[in-house]
Order: sequence, then C-alpha cells, then structure tokens
Amino acid sequence: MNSPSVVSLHPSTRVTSEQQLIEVDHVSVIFGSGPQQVTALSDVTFHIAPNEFVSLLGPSGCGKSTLLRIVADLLQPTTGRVRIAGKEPKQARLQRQFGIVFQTPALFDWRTVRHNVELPLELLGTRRKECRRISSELLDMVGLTRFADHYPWQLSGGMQQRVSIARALALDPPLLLMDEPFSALDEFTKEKLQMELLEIKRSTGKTFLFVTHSIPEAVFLSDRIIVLSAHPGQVHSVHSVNLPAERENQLRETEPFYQMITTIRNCFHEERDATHVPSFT
Ligand SMILES: Nc1ncnc2c1ncn2[C@@H]1O[C@H](COP(=O)(O)OP(=O)(O)OP(=O)(O)O)[C@@H](O)[C@H]1O
Repeated sequence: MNSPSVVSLHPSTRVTSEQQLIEVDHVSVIFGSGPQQVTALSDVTFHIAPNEFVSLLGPSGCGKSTLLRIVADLLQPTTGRVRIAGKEPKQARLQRQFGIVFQTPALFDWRTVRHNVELPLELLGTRRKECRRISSELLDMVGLTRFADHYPWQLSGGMQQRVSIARALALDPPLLLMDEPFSALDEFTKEKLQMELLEIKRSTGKTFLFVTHSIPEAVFLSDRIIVLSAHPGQVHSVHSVNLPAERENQLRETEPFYQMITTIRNCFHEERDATHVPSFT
C-alpha cells in the first residue's frame, strides 16, 4: 500500500493520550436459557489505549466475535459495561468512532470499488467531490487505484478485503474493529495484507482491536495480545509483544518471534491441560 495522506480526513472527535480508547469492564454474556443456556463471556475486563494494536486470541467458541460485537454495538452484554472514548458503544457508533471489517468483505456487487468505498460518505450526505477525493486517497492507500472502476466480483479475495478496509476507513474513525479479516485468504495474501495493515497503523495512528485464532498472526501484528479461554470465555492472560515497533517480514524468521509464539502456545496449553479447553488449530 502507498503512504497515505489521510491522517485526518475528518476532524472526528479524538481522545487524549491519557485516556483509554476502549474500556471493557466486567462484561458477561449469556445466550439462551434453561438447558440451551450458554455463558459466552464471563467477567471480561481489559482496556486499550489509543494507537495500540490489540489482538483477541483464542480457540473457536471462546467468545472473540461476541466481544467484538459488543464493542461494535451489535450486541448488548448481559452484565458489565463498555466505553469507547468514554462513550457508550451506541453513541460511539453514531459519532463514527469505529469502522468494522468482517471475515467476508460484504461488498455490494452492483457498485464499483470506488462506489463501495464511498458508500458510508454518501449515506452521510457528503458532497460528491469530497467523496471522490476521500475514496481516491483511500484507494491509493490500499493499492487499488487502478481498480477503482472494477466491480467486486472482478477482484481477488485479498483485493476485496482491501476494499472493505478502505470502506471502514472512509469516515476516518479512530478505531478499527476487525473480526478475522484475513482468515479466508491464502498464506501469501495474508502476510501481504498484514504488512499493509501495519503500514496503515503507522501512517494513520489508528487503534486496532483484531480478532484472530492464529498465534503467529497475533504476534506479528500486535502490541498486546489478550488470550481468551473458552467455556466460559474469560481473559486467560495478557501479553505485551516486545518485538521491534517496525515489523518487517524477516521478523517472522527470528528467534524472538518464535519465542513469543511458544510463550503464548505454552500458556494456552497449560490451560487446556487443566481444563480440557480445545486447542488452537
Ligand atoms: N446468537 C447466539 N445465540 C446463542 N449462542 C451464541 C450466539 N452467538 C454466539 N453464541 C455462542 O457463544 C459462544 C461464543 O461464540 P463466538 O462466536 O463469540 O466465539 P468465537 O471465539 O468468535 O468463535 P470462532 O473463532 O469460531 O468464530 C459459542 O459457544 C457460541 O455457540
């Protein structure tokens, strides 16, 4: 991706550096009732500072997506509270404090790449010229300028995911929520997009809450990793990733990278041995 100049497309409300951008306090989620009842999350607490890249890591069913959905105001917790820049998720959503990228790009096939990126701006009534300026910058950022007039079905899976990242950035939110955005992609594309995401973080200063079940992906991308254990989903441990801030692909072949992966794998396997929680794949 090219170095963008979209550090601030809109002067949207920002938090001061002393503030936490995301506060998740004692969140529990219970689905259903009676014999069907599932405690998806139990007393989950963590905070994320501005400009942090934090991954939620855990096995299938540990509640990662549920947690992200609560932060994104797509689901209400049974108990506990979430704040984004000091506001309730609903208020934060209305103030366009976050963008979301899902595992499947969910693009509109009848709209061109450019018009998919411009959709959130159009919905806000942004002037056509301004829409065009912002989408041009974002398409440049994700390396899709040449494909602006293509349709999503003419793009590869990786390119489609780039479009959805650009669309999530269209309203210049300070926070990006990403739910396994690269898990459907091949290893080569995945690694390329991981690098590109780090470049977006470096050039825009945005904050990321990233769901994954890949330990290497979490280690490569994150400043901190929150490991969740399952049944019920709880914070098992929190790990600062003490790797160089500038992450290059060669880092994946280094001893400190392997060590970090081993640390997380071991801590998780200890938990599994104690509780028979399913392993990572
Ligand atoms: N709408 C729902 N109704 C009932 N149970 C649900 C609902 N959504 C999630 N669950 C349950 O809550 C638990 C956590 O699900 P969630 O999808 O958050 O896990 P996950 O860690 O994201 O899994 P995966 O990695 O497979 O996507 C699971 O046991 C799941 O079956």
